[in-house]
Amino acid sequence: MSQTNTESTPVIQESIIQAKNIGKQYGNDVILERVSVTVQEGEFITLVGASGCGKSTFLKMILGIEDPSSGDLLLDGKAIPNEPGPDRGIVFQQYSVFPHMTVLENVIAAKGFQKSSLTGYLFGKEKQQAKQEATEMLEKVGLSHALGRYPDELSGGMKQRLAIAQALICKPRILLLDEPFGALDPGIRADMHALVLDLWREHKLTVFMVTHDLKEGFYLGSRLWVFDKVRHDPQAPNAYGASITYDLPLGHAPKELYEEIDDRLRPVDKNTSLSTGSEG
Ligand SMILES: Nc1ncnc2c1ncn2[C@@H]1O[C@H](COP(=O)(O)OP(=O)(O)OP(=O)(O)O)[C@@H](O)[C@H]1O
Repeated sequence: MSQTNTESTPVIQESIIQAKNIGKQYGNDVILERVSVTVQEGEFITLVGASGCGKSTFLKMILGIEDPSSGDLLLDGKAIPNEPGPDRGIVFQQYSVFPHMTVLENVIAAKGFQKSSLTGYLFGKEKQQAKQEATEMLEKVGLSHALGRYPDELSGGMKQRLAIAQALICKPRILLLDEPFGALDPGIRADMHALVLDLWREHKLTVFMVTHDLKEGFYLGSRLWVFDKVRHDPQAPNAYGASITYDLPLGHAPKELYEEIDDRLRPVDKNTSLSTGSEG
């Protein structure tokens, strides 16, 4: 006779990123303070907040090109290495592709820099394999028709697709997106939203995405963070930094919350989108 085990074993989910009371200062300017969060693998975090409040700085700390001034930032429970690694890929708003290389060469080079960080060159079998992987990745991001084109022959949306392919060819676990669609037209942005959501699901990525568009943040994220200052000193505007003032699981977030956050962001950041609803 079979017996059912009614006692459930607790599943301890390892966090991929943990910030323990971190702060960041440049000289006397306090940018971030008291940031404490835990992120599980597979979350899609969107980061919003006023211009200059430290969102990009937070991404740079995860990438490993900036250190926290205080507190601990952990990747898989260990201090984040203070250099970028293949487990973390980034896409910026400004197109960051090599202008003298074709689309295909750009992605092969990104793979090459992962394998051989000095020259980026690959040879023989490795190069053949990289070419095949790059071709497949470019197909996934919808650029298979443009393998031989140079970046200045591409539209803004195509350049961002290329930058995403470059980031993903190294098979990162974490994808950092710093306002990647800020310069794109609304129609193209909608296509890019669909692409990013597909890639997030297919590659089981953990995504951190900075956006100035609250609507985009609500639509794409599984969780949304609002960066804002809790403490202000009018005599010394840089004496205190921003913290995460809202940490919302999305999907079931009520409309009132959207409006509340929109109201908070509006006076300081006029670029923030003011409309509600979802977008495909
Ligand atoms: N290397 C640096 N040295 C000194 N100050 C810096 C440095 N990098 C960033 N800052 C300052 O830190 C603050 C936060 O910058 P950050 O780019 O993180 O803001 P942000 O929230 O991403 O802004 P935006 O939304 O406009 O991109 C800004 O005041 C910026 O001038």
